[in-house]
Amino acid sequence: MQLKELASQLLICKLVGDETTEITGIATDSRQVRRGDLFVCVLGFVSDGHDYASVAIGKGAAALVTERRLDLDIPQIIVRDSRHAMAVFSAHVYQYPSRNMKVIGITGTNGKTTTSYLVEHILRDQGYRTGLMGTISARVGSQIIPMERTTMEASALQDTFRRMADEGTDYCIMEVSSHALDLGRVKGIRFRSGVFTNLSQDHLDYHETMDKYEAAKGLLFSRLGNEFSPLPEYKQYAILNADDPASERLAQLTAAEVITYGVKQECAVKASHVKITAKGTEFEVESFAGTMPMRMNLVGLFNVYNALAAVSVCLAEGLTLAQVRDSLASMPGVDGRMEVVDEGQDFLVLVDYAHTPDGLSNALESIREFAAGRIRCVFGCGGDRDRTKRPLMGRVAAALSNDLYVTSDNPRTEEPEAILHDIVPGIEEAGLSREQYRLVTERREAIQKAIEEAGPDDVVLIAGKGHETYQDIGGVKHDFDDRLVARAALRSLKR
Ligand SMILES: CC(=O)N[C@H]1[C@@H](OP(=O)(O)OP(=O)(O)OC[C@H]2O[C@@H](n3ccc(=O)[nH]c3=O)[C@H](O)[C@@H]2O)O[C@H](CO)[C@@H](O)[C@@H]1O[C@H](C)C(=O)N[C@@H](C)C(=O)N[C@H](CCC(=O)O)C(=O)O
Ligand SMILES: Nc1ncnc2c1ncn2[C@@H]1O[C@H](COP(=O)(O)OP(=O)(O)OP(=O)(O)O)[C@@H](O)[C@H]1O
Ligand SMILES: N[C@H](CCC[C@H](N)C(=O)O)C(=O)O
Ligand SMILES: [Mg+2]
Repeated sequence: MQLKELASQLLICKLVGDETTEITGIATDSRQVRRGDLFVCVLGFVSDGHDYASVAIGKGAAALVTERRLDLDIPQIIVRDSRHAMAVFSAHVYQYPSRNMKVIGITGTNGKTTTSYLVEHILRDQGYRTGLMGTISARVGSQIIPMERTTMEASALQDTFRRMADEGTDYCIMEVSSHALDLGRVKGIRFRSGVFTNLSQDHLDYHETMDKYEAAKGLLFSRLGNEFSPLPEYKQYAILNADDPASERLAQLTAAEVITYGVKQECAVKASHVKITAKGTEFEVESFAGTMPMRMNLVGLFNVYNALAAVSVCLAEGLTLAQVRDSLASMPGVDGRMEVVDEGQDFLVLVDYAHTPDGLSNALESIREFAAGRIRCVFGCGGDRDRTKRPLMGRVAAALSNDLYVTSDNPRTEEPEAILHDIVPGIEEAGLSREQYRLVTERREAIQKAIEEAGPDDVVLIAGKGHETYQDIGGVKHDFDDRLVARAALRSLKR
């Protein structure tokens, strides 16, 4: 595609240099530039992409998008907002691939990955071709692409959608992070449905206030349904958690048809008679499409919410409750989400990805429903992330467990001990004295201790890292997998 064709997608921009230059792709990270790419210079929070233009040219970039003219011998499109331009140009270069499939976007503080896996599992069971994008990985056909972050930059996103479209994908189910919404990574994507799981504290390092955090989430819904269509394939749905107060405000923002789900409030897809065990959940779904008892292997009330969100998405796609029920029953569980580590021991070891106060509270509350012995919680808080959530996680963990092993969870560039000390005030606020909890900086050691000290019928919850396979210390990722470490600790007990 010629540069001038791209430039014509914006009313206000200036093209300098050879306007017939051919562009074959788009990149915004100099380390990922391929020959023929248009390199988009973004002014970031840490560095300025304009400073990497020469590196990008060295790697074969054919032209640049800039916010100011650079003194370099290469064609440039000078724009007001290069993040916006990146979204517009990427959609155009990759020929609007989200129009070739139905994109289900899932946002919310907790439950996005789980809900996306549930939706994908149910739709795939019906014979649809599905693609997935989120925290754990992206899946295009049978190819699995590891993910650095939950939602990619616009250029990578559109490229991935293109590949999905070429594979004949019917549905792409994607997690949409608040950062992505705020930074315009998902501008230009046509969503079929937007799903809201819940809103609680996280990421205040980035959004600063809960209002701004909610406003970022709201962008998914304010863009939905603005055009009505008589064709079923162009209808759009906002699927909202009726039991979360933010949903009422999100409903105000959207022009799409709203489908509410929940357990407490009146809503369109409601679960009742909920039964939670260590093996799974049972509940009855009452909906506009009928009533049906369901069961699944996923543990905890919060997973009933995730299931209801998935049921709502699938009912909007015309599936019957019976089809959804059968697929839910065969859902195996999600990597690193309440994942059981079993070496034949007489207590339960669970690895979970709870890394927010609400996530941790939900995970522990669920365990309390079935734990016969003591609840031992191994957890920490990420470095270079929302510091205000640290004491809150401490308080929740102290209130809902019997024994605490406070440890490291990706300290990144922060001092690991300092993070642990930020958690302590919350623990003490919950009434625990210094003798009643342990600070164990080394995560391996914390897991080992919790497992060694566990008695029959106890539950050891190892929270925060879930599927992650590394521990980021000082910006260096060391191999670390809670499941493998727990397994090794369990085996060491037998010797
Ligand atoms: C706040 C945020 O999302 N920041 C992301 C963003 O950074 P930024 O725009 O400030 O960019 P920067 O690092 O200052 O660099 C400026 C520009 O120079 C470019 N650059 C930079 C270095 C280089 O060698 N070459 C180069 O071209 C960068 O690609 C960028 O375009 O763009 C960078 C490049 O793509 C990302 O690495 C960076 O992710 C940071 C590290 C991050 O941790 N983001 C997290 C918070 C995040 O996005 N999380 C969400 C939510 C997770 C959840 O739901 O829990 C997610 O979607 O994953
Ligand atoms: N609906 C929910 N409500 C509250 N907590 C939940 C919910 N679903 C999952 N959790 C908790 O949050 C953890 C993370 O779940 P999941 O990975 O599905 O969320 P996510 O929104 O994708 O997280 P991230 O923002 O890190 O990608 C789980 O391990 C569980 O402890
Ligand atoms: N998507 C979340 C993951 C946090 C996981 C936890 N292990 C940590 O590193 O803080 C984030 O980027 O805040
Ligand atoms: Mg996720």
